[in-house]
Amino acid sequence: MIRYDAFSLRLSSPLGTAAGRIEERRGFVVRVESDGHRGVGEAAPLPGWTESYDDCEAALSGAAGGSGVGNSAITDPIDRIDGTTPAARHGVELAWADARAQAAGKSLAAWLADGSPAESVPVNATVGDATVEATAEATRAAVEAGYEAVKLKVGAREPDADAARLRAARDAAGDGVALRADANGAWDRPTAERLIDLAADLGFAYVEQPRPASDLAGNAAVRGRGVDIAVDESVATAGVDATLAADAADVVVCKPMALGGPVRTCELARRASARGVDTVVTTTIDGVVARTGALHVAAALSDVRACGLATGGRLASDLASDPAPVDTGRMAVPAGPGLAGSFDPLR
Ligand SMILES: O=C(O)CCC(=O)c1ccccc1C(=O)O
Ligand SMILES: [Mg+2]
Repeated sequence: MIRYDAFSLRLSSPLGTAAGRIEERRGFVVRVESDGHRGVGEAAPLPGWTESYDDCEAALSGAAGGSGVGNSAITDPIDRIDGTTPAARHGVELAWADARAQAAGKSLAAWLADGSPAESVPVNATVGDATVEATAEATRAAVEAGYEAVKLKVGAREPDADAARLRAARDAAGDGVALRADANGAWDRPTAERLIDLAADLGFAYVEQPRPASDLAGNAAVRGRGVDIAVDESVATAGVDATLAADAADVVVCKPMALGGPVRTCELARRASARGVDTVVTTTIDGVVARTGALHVAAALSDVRACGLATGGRLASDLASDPAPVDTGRMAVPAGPGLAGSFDPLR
């Protein structure tokens, strides 16, 4: 049995990026029943990253029409959703994995992990595009709240302005904090080189997607300048294998919503680890079901750096109460079976 119900969540704190402002998230809560266990998932398409809302709904409708979710293997319904609709696949795969982990009496993280999962995951604060002063203020507030990693969205304004923001963030954060800058593919080669060199001087931990997603060689070419390069859009569009083959990154950013689900994300992240490439797991500013799923994925993996999961605070309202609020820059993984959120009233 698969059911899906539409939702729409407004952001109280919209996220400004080089690729536009995210102000609202629409999607579907997905419910499956497998061997008497009720699993919950979430399909929240984000155009530019996944299929459109309409294509997501069509894929869910196709999956729901079939015979039901299998028991020990990913069967029919999930397989009927192809790689062109990763958010729909994520919703069904997450719900199925939640039910199977419950059946195994394990947390989703333990069910996904090779060995013992982490009990908590360090997370970064996310600072959207903003003025120099507002960037410094948001960075200071994040450090005061206990975050040891802060990611700045860059690439939406002139390079000089972003350069001033990088400096202001380092001044506000002090030395011990891991700073990151995410250009969402907006920079041309000279701008990328200039701002990457500045980020290296300022001791940033990495620069994310400096060059466009499809330009794997362009991202590879700006590695080795004294700061790590992470890719995100490249992983979502070209795939992990092509990214690794092109030596395009020191770090791969994995968004379960854009990669088609928690199981698939773990497989891809392990392939990166095997090549010595670290992983960061992030949301696409998801509701609580997908956010909690991404937390379990992060906890199941080794070689993860602070993850981009601290995004629930941007939502004006959520699908259900949060089983894993951020505390002092970390999120504790709920320990009960499956996703382990009561997610009242969703289950
Ligand atoms: O990684 C984070 O800190 C939060 C997630 C985030 O930045 C994001 C959210 C939605 C869409 C794209 C992105 C991105 O990392 O580029
Ligand atoms: Mg990114």
